[in-house]
Amino acid sequence: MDIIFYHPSFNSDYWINALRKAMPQVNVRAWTAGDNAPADYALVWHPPVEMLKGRKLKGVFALGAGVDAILGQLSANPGMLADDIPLFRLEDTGMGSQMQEYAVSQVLHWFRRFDDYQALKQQSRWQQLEEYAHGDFTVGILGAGVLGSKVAESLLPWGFPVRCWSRSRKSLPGVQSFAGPEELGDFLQGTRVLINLLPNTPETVGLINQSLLNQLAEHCYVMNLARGVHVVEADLLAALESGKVKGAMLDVFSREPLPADNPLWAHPRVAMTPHIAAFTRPTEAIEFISHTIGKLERGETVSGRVDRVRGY
Ligand SMILES: NC(=O)C1=CN([C@@H]2O[C@H](COP(=O)(O)OP(=O)(O)OC[C@H]3O[C@@H](n4cnc5c(N)ncnc54)[C@H](O)[C@@H]3O)[C@@H](O)[C@H]2O)C=CC1
Ligand SMILES: O=C(O)C(=O)CO
Repeated sequence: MDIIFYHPSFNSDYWINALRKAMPQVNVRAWTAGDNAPADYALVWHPPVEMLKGRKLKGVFALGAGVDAILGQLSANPGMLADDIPLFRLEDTGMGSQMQEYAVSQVLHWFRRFDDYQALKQQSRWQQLEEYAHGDFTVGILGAGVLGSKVAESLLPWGFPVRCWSRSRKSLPGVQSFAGPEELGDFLQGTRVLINLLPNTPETVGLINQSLLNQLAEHCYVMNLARGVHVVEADLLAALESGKVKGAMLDVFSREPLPADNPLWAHPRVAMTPHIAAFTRPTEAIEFISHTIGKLERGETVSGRVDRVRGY
């Protein structure tokens, strides 16, 4: 069996060696321009069109959780990947615990009013503020898939009411589940901290806009861990200005790197990180990929297959 590998920024030698160790019976090679030799599987992130075009592969693995970029490439380049070649993505592979750390630390930061105390410190003011109550700090998670469910689970032990919104109803112990567009309004009402973990699809682009923000609790907080295109930045800035949104923590942006003149940089109540909420971890990713390939080869059912029509 032959596997080709391409990632624009990962250390290919490291990955190839680790893949060979995990699957000693497989020939793994880094794909380079002009390589048209046959392969069974391709492991990719932002692959050049020519790497996949015309290949008869058994499967393609995206080296991340989100497949918006590769699906965008496929629709812009008809014939890049035949419709019957399955596309897989990474499910959790260590990203779940990274998302949990990110979300829990930031929710606690807001809940303990460290943002307010930081602002008081700037004015050299010693002032004790009233405590927030857990019951007034409902956390709502948009997208209750692999990562959203893990984030929901991690917030429960802290005593926050936790709810989620997804396409279909979920049964996560202790988490109130809302489903579909008809229940979005009820989900938003009373949500104090909104965490976004939706995939980027035509249905979710621009979802976090003025109308959605208006339905959240007063003095709410917004955390975007999914994709920048979900948030209408001008609407978020307006909601910050009006005080409806008290603070935002953003990991992803509609343009990355975020241009230097973007007003989010300078906003005192916006914190940000450069798309680092969850990294692809080689050991866990390779374990998932080798396990999935093993099952595919044995004709067994696997998870992680992307629905190319649905978009995630
Ligand atoms: N900032 C970062 O470093 C990272 C960001 N991500 C982002 O996180 C996203 C989520 O990842 P996973 O949890 O693995 O995805 P997933 O596919 O397991 O979960 C997606 C969830 O969104 C829901 N959903 C999708 N479309 C919907 C709609 N129209 N209405 C209501 N609910 C809808 C689904 O029902 C599901 O619950 C990825 O697509 C990626 O964009 C992933 C990894 C790292
Ligand atoms: O895996 C993903 O989708 C990511 O965004 C990683 O940065």
